[in-house]
Amino acid sequence: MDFAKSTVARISFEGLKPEDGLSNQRVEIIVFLAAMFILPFVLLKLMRRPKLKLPPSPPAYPIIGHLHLLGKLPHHSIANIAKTYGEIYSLRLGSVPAIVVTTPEMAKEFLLTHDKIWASRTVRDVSGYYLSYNHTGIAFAPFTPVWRNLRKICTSELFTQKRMEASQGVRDVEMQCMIRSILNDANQRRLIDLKLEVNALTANVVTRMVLNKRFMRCVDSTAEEESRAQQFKEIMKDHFTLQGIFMIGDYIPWLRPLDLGGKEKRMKALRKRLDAFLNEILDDHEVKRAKGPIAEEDQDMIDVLLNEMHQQDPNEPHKMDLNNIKSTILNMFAGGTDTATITIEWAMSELLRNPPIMAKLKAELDALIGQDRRVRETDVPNLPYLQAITKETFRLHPAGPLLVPHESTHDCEVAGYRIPAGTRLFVNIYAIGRSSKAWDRPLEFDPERFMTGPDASVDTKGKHYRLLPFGTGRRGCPGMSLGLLLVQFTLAALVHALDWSLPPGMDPEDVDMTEACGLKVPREHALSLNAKPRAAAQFY
Ligand code: HEM
Repeated sequence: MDFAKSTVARISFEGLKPEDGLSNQRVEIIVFLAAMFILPFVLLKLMRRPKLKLPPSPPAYPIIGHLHLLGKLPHHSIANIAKTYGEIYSLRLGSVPAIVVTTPEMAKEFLLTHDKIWASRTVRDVSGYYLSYNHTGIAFAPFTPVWRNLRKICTSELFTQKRMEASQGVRDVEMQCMIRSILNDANQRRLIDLKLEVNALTANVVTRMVLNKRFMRCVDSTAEEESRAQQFKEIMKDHFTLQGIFMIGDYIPWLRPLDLGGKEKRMKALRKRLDAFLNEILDDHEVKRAKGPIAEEDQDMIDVLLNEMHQQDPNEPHKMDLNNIKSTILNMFAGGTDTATITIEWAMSELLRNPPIMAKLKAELDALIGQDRRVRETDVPNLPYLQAITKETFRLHPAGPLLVPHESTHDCEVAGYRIPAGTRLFVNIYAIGRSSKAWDRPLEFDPERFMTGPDASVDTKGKHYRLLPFGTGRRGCPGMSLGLLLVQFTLAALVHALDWSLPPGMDPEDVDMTEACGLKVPREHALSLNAKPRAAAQFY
């Protein structure tokens, strides 16, 4: 080897005098000896370090792993498994590794201490591919710069206090529509299907905020508007059904080509209808944009997202595109309407099962508002018992009992275990809400707990790991303020304007509380009720 030409030689010899070379050599020898001394200690320490393992796990079957343990209501089944395997345990769902946590302390470890590692989502599920534009929308996108950008736009542009205040009129008008529609049925002595009514309200509020259109209860609409509304209702019904459906191919990928039950085929067909529908909406918005700048107060969420897309730096490597926008629109519909409707339905079920609580809420509303005007959104902060009822509903009936599953991007050490990258995380907020370690008399619906005593300071905003209906941290719900307001305002209006009762022959303890299955957990059976107008009903 020609030593003088080697890199090491160049570093050592170039520009140095002979005596510098000597002192350099001495330094190298000292470094070498020191390394020889230290290296064995480092190696020994590494070898002595306990090898971390996965959290405990129930016995698994080949191929399916623990899939058979999930049952019809996974949040119940995995809460039961926790009784044997503790607050953190691992599962293998087919080929998908998963971790389940069921205490506030563990929720904090994952969603606060190690939040960044667990802020991603899976990109393997078939429904996310077809129905969420290959996981490009805010709710199902993995933890990438594009998602971070979408999230930033959401918090700094879409869900600001200013925008919430500007859309107050929309919610007020829609609330009046809902109460009038209920009165219409009540006057004809028809039972009220609460879900139908509330769903029309929440869907109209969200679609008006997202794309400045209402699709439900279109009384004075043209034939074209009516047909679009009908199309929207059908598409969203299929979307909600198929998005939450269990797909065996998500867990055992070699079964995917068989498309058992033809679900993938249905998703493919729905994707086409969805795309055509969303393209029409986006085209309308582009035509409006082309006519000139739109005043800030007149911009809906799609206008804001299109502005952001058109104003991007062309050299930006992680640009937002039309798929990100379409997918995010769908996420807003799915995230915003169902969740609030489910919560309101559960709250009303509890109020009908507990007449003294209903009476106390009515008294609070009458004391603040009286019977000679309608409820306003701005009344909500002055109704502490209403807020306590909402918290108690979220505690016992979280709309998303396992949040939206997170996924890890790196290996993570938690509670003495080592969990590999690519693991799915289920935080069982349903089990936390019903845990006797976290709550006194956990199965009792008792809003008083949030009025006085140690739980009075607990809120739902993500700082109290005992109560996380909106999740928390990087992936926490960006629509929390809107969701909370929708639930509280609607409950207030329903109870203030109407007297509710169960159908003849049914007692409070007969109210069926069976849950339906899915990622979100609504009532299994419709809540059909009698309603009679109170004096304030005339103001709607
Ligand atoms: C009572 C009403 C609501 C409840 C209970 C609720 C609950 C949740 C939960 C549990 C998550 C998942 C958090 C996690 O993965 O850690 C979530 C995410 C999300 N929610 Fe909500 N939500 C509600 C209302 C809304 C509304 C009104 C909107 C918008 C119109 C909305 C939009 C979203 C979006 C876009 C995400 C995904 C965020 C992300 O992955 O970065 N939600 N919500």
